[in-house]
Amino acid sequence: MTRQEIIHQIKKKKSFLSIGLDTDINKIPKHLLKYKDPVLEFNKLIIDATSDLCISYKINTAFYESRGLKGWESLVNTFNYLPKDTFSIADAKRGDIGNTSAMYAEAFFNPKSSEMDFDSITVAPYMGKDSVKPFLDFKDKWVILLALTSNEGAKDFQFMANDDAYLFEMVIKKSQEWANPNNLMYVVGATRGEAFLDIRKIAPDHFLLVPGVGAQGGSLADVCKYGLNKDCGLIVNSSRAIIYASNGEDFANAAREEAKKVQIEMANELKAIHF
Ligand SMILES: O=c1ccn([C@@H]2O[C@H](COP(=O)(O)O)[C@@H](O)[C@H]2O)c(=O)[nH]1
Repeated sequence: MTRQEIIHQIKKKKSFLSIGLDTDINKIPKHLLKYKDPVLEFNKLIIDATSDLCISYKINTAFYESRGLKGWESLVNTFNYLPKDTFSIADAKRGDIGNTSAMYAEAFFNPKSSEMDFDSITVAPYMGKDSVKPFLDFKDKWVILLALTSNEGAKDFQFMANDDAYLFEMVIKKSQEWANPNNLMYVVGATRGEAFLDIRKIAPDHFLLVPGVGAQGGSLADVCKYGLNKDCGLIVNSSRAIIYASNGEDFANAAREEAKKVQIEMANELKAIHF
């Protein structure tokens, strides 16, 4: 999906919400366990109930990989159920020496090898240019580079500094030598509201993938105040707060209600940039 298509979907749906399909088989409603693939069944019902309210689905691959072959099947079948007008994110946090990264890229970007054709993948920047480039070599695909993450441990390395900049700022500046706002986004946690101001000084045009609203308590209002740009420039993800809004038979409706609340807040924020 191109940048223009993402912007078009944001305008059409008045939403920049990504719903995280972090589907844990131990947390889904018990009545689904009778199905051959309970995780797939859960995901399908969540997707059916929410696809008009969000522009993206983020699949955190850990929840699938942890279940071995069955989990991988749920992953492939969930990917193939995603509506084509939504931006698909493989939240796999990959990155390795070049030839290995190339294999990771095949796994998520080449449907002939893997039956999956995600629009984007999250990548860890630690190993540098040659670890990121194999993902960028795929036409019309996006790398979403970890920059300033939402977790407590972000402080351990990401706020280390030299005289000029924090490490996460160096990641943002350096990576702009490898790619551009049409194929590169950054992960910035919603728990870092105030940091968006400085990040926008060095990445004014890039889309930011923002996890951390909902269960982690990040503020959507702060993220918007400091992070919105003229093209919106934000894809804000919420996983647990939406998909586990209820653990009863009404779970899909409850997920819709939660997603609707976020979408209404987003529609309001979008008025500020005349979307
Ligand atoms: O900095 C980061 C990077 C990734 N994540 C991922 O986003 C979702 C958040 O889930 P919630 O349930 O909405 O908290 C999850 O897949 C994380 O692995 C993040 O939270 N922070």
